[in-house]
Amino acid sequence: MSSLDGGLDPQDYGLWLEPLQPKPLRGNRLVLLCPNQLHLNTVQQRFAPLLQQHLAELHPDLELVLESPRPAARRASQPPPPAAPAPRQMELPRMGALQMPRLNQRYVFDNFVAGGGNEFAFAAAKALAGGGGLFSNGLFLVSGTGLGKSHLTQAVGHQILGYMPQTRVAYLTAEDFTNQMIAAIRGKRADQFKQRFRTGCDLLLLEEVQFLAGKDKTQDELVYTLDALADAGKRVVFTGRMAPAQLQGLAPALVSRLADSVTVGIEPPDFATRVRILKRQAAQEGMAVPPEVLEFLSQEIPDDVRRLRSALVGLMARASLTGRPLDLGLAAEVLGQLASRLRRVSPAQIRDLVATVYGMESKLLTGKSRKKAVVRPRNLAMCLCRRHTDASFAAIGQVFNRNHATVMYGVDQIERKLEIEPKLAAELAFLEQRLGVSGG
Ligand SMILES: Nc1ncnc2c1ncn2[C@@H]1O[C@H](COP(=O)(O)OP(=O)(O)OP(=O)(O)O)[C@@H](O)[C@H]1O
Repeated sequence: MSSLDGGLDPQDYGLWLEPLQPKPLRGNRLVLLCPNQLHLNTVQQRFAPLLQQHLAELHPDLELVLESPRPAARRASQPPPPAAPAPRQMELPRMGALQMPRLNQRYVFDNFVAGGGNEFAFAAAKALAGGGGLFSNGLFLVSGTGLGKSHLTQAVGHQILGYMPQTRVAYLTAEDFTNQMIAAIRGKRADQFKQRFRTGCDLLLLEEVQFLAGKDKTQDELVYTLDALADAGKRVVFTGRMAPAQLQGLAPALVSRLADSVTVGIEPPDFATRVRILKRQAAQEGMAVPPEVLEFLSQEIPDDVRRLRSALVGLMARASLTGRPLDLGLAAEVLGQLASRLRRVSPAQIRDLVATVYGMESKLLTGKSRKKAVVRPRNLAMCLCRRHTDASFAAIGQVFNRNHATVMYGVDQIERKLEIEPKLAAELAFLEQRLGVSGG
């Protein structure tokens, strides 16, 4: 487990991964024991793919299983249960098992709270799944991070599988599609790959289409695939950070196929909807959370449902592990650090500091230059604004003289490259240190 430390937010590592206890190996099953059910749910939702990937790299032959402790022993006066209870465990899908779509069981329509900001997307996804009212076989969901694109996409898959279990569903990201295509070509299985998507699939759920930018061969293959699916009347859901026409680096042929779908944006949910999301979550975890705490969290975290939900999970865990009451005091304490950090620097300060560090004038960052030597610091600065201020993409855009979609794209470019370019990560860390916001 310690080999994961350093790659993760230290708070996340300490709170969620450090407490996991490996049990003695049973065959090829590596069982990690979580302290309680709440912990299990969180690790399953947030960290399972990372753990799986890590294990697959170190020990590809091992299967990962997460467990929480067995229910507490009954009192002597109670009759024994009919059979020894099976440990409550969630089997994780094996790496590389591609036959069944790997859908998150929680991502169903019933668990999605529809309201101001996401109502239309919810209705459109339901219409596509239910087969009526969308007037198209394709849906393209567009939003920033953590607003429900994956949830709604997978809900379409669940619903269709619910009434047509034989449906062949392909659920994957554009990156997976690209990697699978490359592997198939290398392994001389290109025809198999083509058939799998063109004729072997009834429902295609393709996430993060922006990844295809500049990947001409993959785009060509996807165009053929989409034509074959359209001819056969199959349904398709795409997700992306921007609408098809705004995505840079896509061939006109692909943009035109994507634009055949109904494009729907998901905006951050309004305050009342955020409170309802938290209320539902608390009820599902069986925790009584005072309304003022739910309102406080909803006020503090307005534009990312993933962060909103994980703040509540963090609070519930802290209360249940420390025995402290789950009240406004605890909530303010947990969020206080974050909030003060968010308000300490402004986008303009970040822009000017980055310009100074790179030895250029700020107006170069706000100007038209597309030279690499300017684009990189500009994107880094926009990424820092996103991470360390609460400014929206549009507000950051004003500071850099760019529109909201360009900022989104620039930030996305950096976030993607960070994982594969240690030099870039070091540059970002250095800038954070200069800004006085490192460690968060
Ligand atoms: N309206 C909602 N009701 C309930 N849960 C929601 C809602 N919107 C988002 N969520 C939850 O927020 C989390 C993030 O959602 P999801 O992963 O679908 O976002 P996303 O837009 O795909 O993000 P990303 O672009 O970062 O992949 C999930 O746990 C999801 O269930």
